[in-house]
Amino acid sequence: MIEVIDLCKRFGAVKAVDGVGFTARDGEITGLLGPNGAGKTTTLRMLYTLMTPERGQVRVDGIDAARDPLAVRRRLGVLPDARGLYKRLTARENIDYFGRLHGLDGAALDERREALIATLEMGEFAARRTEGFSQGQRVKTAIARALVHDPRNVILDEPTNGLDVMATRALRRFMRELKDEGRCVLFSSHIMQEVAALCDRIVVIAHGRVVADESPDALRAQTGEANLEDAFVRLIGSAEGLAA
Ligand SMILES: Nc1ncnc2c1ncn2[C@@H]1O[C@H](COP(=O)(O)OP(=O)(O)OP(=O)(O)O)[C@@H](O)[C@H]1O
Repeated sequence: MIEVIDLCKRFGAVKAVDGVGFTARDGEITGLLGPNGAGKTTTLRMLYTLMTPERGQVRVDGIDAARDPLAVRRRLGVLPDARGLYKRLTARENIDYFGRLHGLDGAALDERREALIATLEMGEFAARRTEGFSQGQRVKTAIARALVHDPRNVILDEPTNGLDVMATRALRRFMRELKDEGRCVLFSSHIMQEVAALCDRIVVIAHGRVVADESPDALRAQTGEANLEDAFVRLIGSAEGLAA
């Protein structure tokens, strides 16, 4: 479980995150939805301890990220916005490198790596250096690397960015599997349809603030709109973020 309480972060005059709070529960997919520049990536960066909040608190499985960032990192699997693969290493080597950083080796690492390669259908390219990988191949490798230590909580920053329809569908299936395993899955997106298709809970963020935090059905009911698309437009005050 990930709990975020009153997070704030400024960059000069820009209030990127201005009092964001929400809870992402185990066995659920929570979507952080907002238009470009809303503050999603900045929120997630504070969550996975890459950036220090000016104010507020992050708790992962009850552990305060400011007090024990290492314990929090062990409980998190993160797909960051910059996928950040080592291009001279193969996909397998990228996964192994992270596995070793988490203290895995030998048969345990082999088993976990190969299970992820099978689930994410990476067999065809797992032995290739990641330099020159397509977007989909890069995302899959980065996700496998993020999950090698079997974390209970999974954070994905715009995971389907740049993926084609087939790759997007495969990734959505994979996220549902993570949820069915009882994990807490939190992902960001600026595409309303994507969030509506996947999420148990939608946290809508605009101008650094949470403007709604509901189930898709409750969001429709709350805004009095027949469909989510209209509800989203009303909440953020523009049609930005609606997929074509
Ligand atoms: N390192 C930084 N330095 C200065 N400004 C920043 C920095 N990071 C983010 N910002 C600003 O903070 C605001 C929120 O940015 P953020 O990247 O969190 O938005 P986002 O919701 O993830 O957007 P997108 O969907 O475009 O990725 C924007 O106005 C952005 O320009």
